[in-house]
Amino acid sequence: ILGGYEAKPHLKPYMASLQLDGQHICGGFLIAKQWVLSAAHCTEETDGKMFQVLLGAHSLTEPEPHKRLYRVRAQIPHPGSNIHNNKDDLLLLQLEEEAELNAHVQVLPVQREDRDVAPDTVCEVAGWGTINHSGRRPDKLYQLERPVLSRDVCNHRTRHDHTITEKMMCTDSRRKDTCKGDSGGPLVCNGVAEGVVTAGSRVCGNYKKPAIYTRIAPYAAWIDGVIAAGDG
Ligand SMILES: CC(C)CC(=O)Nc1cccc(-c2cccc(CN)c2)c1
Repeated sequence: ILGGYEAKPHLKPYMASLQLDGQHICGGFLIAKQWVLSAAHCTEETDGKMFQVLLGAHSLTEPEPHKRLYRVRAQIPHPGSNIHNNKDDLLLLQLEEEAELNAHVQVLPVQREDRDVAPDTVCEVAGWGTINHSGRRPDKLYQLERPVLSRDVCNHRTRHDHTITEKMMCTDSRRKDTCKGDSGGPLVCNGVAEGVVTAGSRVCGNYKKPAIYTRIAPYAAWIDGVIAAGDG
């Protein structure tokens, strides 16, 4: 998160850190007791290894009540996701057991109505992604409020040049932006998850490259189908 600030501890009890060998790789968030939603591109550099999911955390390293690392039973990328573009950039992770819900671990409701969030709506995004242009990685969760950018502006030739589909949305990226390691985290508008951070053009803080999110509502049926099948 560039240009943001340290979140109040445990006010985002749905936040997850996807880790490999104890290192934070991507964000994610709890959408059901045994399920975390994140971004498919986060598996690009995992070399087939399974993530572990840290829930209930504010600091990545300090001991905290209710902080717990979960093993993952299954990682299910959306079938349309690929490394060449940002399409269908979603990843469902089934935890090896149901998360224990408490003050620091809670499920975040996701948007199911497929209607664009109005431009200029102020939403919030959080993550343990890099906090400066030197790539400094924070120990604590950071957050940022950002206004939604209309798809027309985001698709302008000088911005993302017509690559933003109706299953994506954008926020302004002038100085304050998402960055490496924030992928997979939720864009929360009025307490509901509307989008999932995607890396897009993998630049940060440049107003010519607005932040891109996979909208969740268009994928509600896919998510429900995977959870129903996975829960057996
Ligand atoms: C395996 C993955 C972690 C590789 C990866 O995603 N790299 C990477 C590098 C630079 C910027 C970003 C990035 C993320 C989220 C939002 C944005 C754009 N605001 C950029 C992402």
